Amino acid sequence: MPSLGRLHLITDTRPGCDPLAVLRAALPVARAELVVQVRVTDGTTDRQAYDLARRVRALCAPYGATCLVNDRLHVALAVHADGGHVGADDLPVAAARRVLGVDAVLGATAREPGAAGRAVAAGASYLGVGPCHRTTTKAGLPDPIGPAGIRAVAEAVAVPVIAIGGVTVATVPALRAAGAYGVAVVGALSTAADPGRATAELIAALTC
Ligand SMILES: Cc1ncc(COP(=O)(O)OP(=O)(O)O)c(N)n1
Ligand SMILES: Cc1nc(C(=O)O)sc1CCOP(=O)(O)O
Ligand SMILES: [Mg+2]
Repeated sequence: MPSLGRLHLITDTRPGCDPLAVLRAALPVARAELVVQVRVTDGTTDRQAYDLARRVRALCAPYGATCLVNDRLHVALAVHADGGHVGADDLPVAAARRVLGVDAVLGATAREPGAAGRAVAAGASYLGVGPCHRTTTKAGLPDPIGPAGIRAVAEAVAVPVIAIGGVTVATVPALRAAGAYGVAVVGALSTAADPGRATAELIAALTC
């Protein structure tokens, strides 16, 4: 399995957003360091999710970027994505691993060391850990865990920890110092005035 990219771009499909435009700006900058997670709103049909994921995968391929699908693993399989990401309301990690197969990239959400260890034992190849900071992108999240929460998980597992939730270029150094391998962002790229430049800044902060 190739090494995991450090910058995870999660598609922003809220009204008024153009996730493919953001992706087109990010790809030439981040290239194989980019992991794109296709995440759609609950009201999105499977057909719409499939169409988006198929386009994302096609855009990623020439750059060696990784394409994952959030929650809907049948869509991941249908578009030949590199893998998927699951959380507490999705298929259990072991079931997701059976669906995707041994070679797939499989991310799992874990907010504390106990859950992190169980997810890795069940077959997760990386962990999404957060929310690190306050975010307006997703409602209903627990309180932020900050760099200390990232450190607690990173010290407990041997797979890459991807910090998520309110991540900006300014917060990357402290998250890396706490043991994060990479970060996952929605707003830091989808609301950027210049997503290509924002990608370059995040990549510089993640690879220096
Ligand atoms: C990298 C990464 N980390 C965490 C999540 C959150 O997944 P989940 O808890 O299943 O919530 P939804 O994204 O499905 O609303 C993620 N998507 N990516
Ligand atoms: C989809 C998601 N999951 C989170 C979690 O903590 O599980 S935080 C989050 C949204 C991240 O968006 P932004 O980068 O704009 O804060
Ligand atoms: Mg989920």
